[in-house]
Amino acid sequence: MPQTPDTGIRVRGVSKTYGVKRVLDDVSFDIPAGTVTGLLGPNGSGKSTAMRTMLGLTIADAGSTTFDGVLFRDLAQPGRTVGALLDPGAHHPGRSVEDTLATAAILTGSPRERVGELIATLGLASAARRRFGALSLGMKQRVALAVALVGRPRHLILDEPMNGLDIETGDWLRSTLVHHAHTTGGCVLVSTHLLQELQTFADRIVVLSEGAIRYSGEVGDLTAEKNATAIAADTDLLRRALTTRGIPFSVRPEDGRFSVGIDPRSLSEICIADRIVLDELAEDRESISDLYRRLTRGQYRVEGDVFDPR
Ligand SMILES: Nc1ncnc2c1ncn2[C@@H]1O[C@H](COP(=O)(O)OP(=O)(O)OP(=O)(O)O)[C@@H](O)[C@H]1O
Repeated sequence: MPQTPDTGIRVRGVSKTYGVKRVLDDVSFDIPAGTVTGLLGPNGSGKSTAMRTMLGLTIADAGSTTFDGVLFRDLAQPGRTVGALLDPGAHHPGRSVEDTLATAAILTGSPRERVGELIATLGLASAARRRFGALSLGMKQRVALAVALVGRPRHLILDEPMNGLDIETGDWLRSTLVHHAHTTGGCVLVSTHLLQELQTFADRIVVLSEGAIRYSGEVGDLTAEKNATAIAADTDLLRRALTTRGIPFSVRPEDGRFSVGIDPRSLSEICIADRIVLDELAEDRESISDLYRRLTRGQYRVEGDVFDPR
């Protein structure tokens, strides 16, 4: 898809603090026109807050988001420009599915026929007259998706849209999102915890941890990433050299082997500059899951045995 400077979604320098907690720290990333971008991060890393600030639902302390060069608040037809699914439960529990969609159609200036169309496409016919509050999680998710799609928006921002969907509906959603982005030039941003799944349909990935961007780029580049593994004669020296340069790394406790987020040549250059002796230096092509774990390590990590009878 041809790019011009003002197409796509651009998030620039967004920060948000709640009390003393910095939830987003100078977050910047692009969703180029015609791409699906996955937003990944552990629980509480700031994904939903980032999406909410993009839409002006949470006011950021600093920074901005533009849609084809325009701030959300300045969009002439916001409902036609950006469709969002943030909280699938956030619809009136007493309203029927049909009325929920009809209200969304009015708010986005969409024709009434769009409601019937979405009810059919999303398999909601048997639930059309049921109260939203009485639906199962998966059916609520389908309704929330229909609401996001009602205005035929150019861009989509979807917070964990696969949650609760059955396999067939999940497949339909993935192919619909890819088709939309690749054929219309719109942008799709999807947050999920399903890393392997994202690898099958996203063009780009943004990794958030503790409110900061740890990676932003093509899915292909991520899987092809070449990292270095090394064993240093003096572990503390290498640890210090990497820490002061802000280079992510982990150390295997059993043998002190470093896994470093740069290629072997760059690591070798650092070691020469800092006069660090290496006993071993090798290339380690890591999987997307390994990289993700390394980038987000430490934030709300779960460990230990909760069934320990002690
Ligand atoms: N309105 C709020 N007031 C205070 N703290 C908030 C508020 N909204 C979010 N937070 C905090 O901001 C941090 C990020 O939350 P957020 O919901 O954005 O994370 P997330 O990555 O979407 O998490 P999850 O994967 O669990 O949905 C959390 O520590 C959360 O408690």
